Amino acid sequence: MTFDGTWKIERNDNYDKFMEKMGVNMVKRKLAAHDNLKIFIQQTGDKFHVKESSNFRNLEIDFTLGVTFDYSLADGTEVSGSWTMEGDTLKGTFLRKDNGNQLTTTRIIQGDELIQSYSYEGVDAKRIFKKA
Ligand SMILES: CCCCCCCCCCCCCC(=O)O
Repeated sequence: MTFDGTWKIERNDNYDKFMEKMGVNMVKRKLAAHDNLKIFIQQTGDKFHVKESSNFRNLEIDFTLGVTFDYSLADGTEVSGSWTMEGDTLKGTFLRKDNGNQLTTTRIIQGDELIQSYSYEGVDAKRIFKKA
């Protein structure tokens, strides 16, 4: 389906400021800016299988649209939330387990790019991927 395939990080927009707002320290932010993130996405109906690989870790996760699941960010921050599909946009709403703050994220396809947007406490960022 639309999001299916392997997506390799191409560039970031305001990601450092976003991570800073998330409380990620400078050393980790510098490493995360060049994490070589690759995301493999396979959608079957309302179910998604996602494989994530980066300089930090490799993991696989399954989720169903509208169903809450737990997820650990690469810096160890634990969140809980779900993805929904609105039109052609995947919308994620997650709550941090440590402070209850909300992190929202979207995925859209624009041309040959997958654009993942993030928003946390008023700071927005984007990570832009191209097909690997
Ligand atoms: C400090 C780093 C912030 C990165 C924010 C990532 C937000 C991801 C939200 C949940 C992703 C669930 C799994 C997935 O679909 O890939």
